[in-house]
Amino acid sequence: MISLESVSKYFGKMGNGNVAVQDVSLHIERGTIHGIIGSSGAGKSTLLRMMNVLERPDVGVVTIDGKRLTTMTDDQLRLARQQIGMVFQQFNLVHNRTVSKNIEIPLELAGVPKSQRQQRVLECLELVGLSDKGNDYPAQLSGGQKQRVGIARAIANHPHVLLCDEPTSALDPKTTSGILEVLRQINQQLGVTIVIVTHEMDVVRSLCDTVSVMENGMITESFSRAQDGFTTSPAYTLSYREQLLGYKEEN
Ligand SMILES: Nc1ncnc2c1ncn2[C@@H]1O[C@H](COP(=O)(O)OP(=O)(O)OP(=O)(O)O)[C@@H](O)[C@H]1O
Repeated sequence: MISLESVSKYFGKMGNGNVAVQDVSLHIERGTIHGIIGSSGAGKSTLLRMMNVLERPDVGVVTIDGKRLTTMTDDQLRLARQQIGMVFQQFNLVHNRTVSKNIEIPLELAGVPKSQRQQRVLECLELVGLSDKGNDYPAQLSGGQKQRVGIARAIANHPHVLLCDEPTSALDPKTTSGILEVLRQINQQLGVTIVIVTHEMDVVRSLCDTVSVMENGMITESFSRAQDGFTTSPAYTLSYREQLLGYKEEN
């Protein structure tokens, strides 16, 4: 479904030690939720943004749904990105447009006729539990509600893939669990493949089927819920491996 083959990204001159992502290969199965976790500066966001070529890899190949994004022209990429929604930490809403008008933006860009746009906006509002907020402006909403609008906008064009960059990092734990529930629902009901960058182990444990741990621009470890199981130990002093697999292995 999503395939990265030996992708690297350098900022500034190549080979001067300023590598953000180095020689990463990753395959994410259709319909799964994949987490990318790691400390600040590990390269998580850069890796995510290479999946829809918002960051163009300096080296390597990105394929989604069998389409090779890395060799596409800008016009081809714009079309391909309609199948890849994106959710941001700071929501990135347009403040002088209502909630409904925010959700309508990707539909306008995709050339969907106005009558169909309104119907789709209502569906998306319902999906994220904001049916009564369509006429509000972003400033009238809580953080969790703003992120629900961000998610509604990201799924408006029926994408196959949803890329989420720290979607809950600006939110408190209770609001976070509501947002994770919305993402889970989108995955289970609509079959959307989700990739989520986070530094919160609880997000991985509650949501993800598989997870990659990043360090210094590389994937250092990978885990799968089916094979490894994830524990619920909130022992934040432990390594990612210890947090996910528990003490058992160590003792
Ligand atoms: N546009 C850019 N120009 C220069 N360097 C960049 C740029 N974007 C990222 N970097 C560098 O690349 C490395 C990886 O950054 P990235 O944002 O991908 O990490 P991250 O794991 O997502 O970190 P965080 O959790 O803090 O967001 C960092 O050293 C960062 O400073």
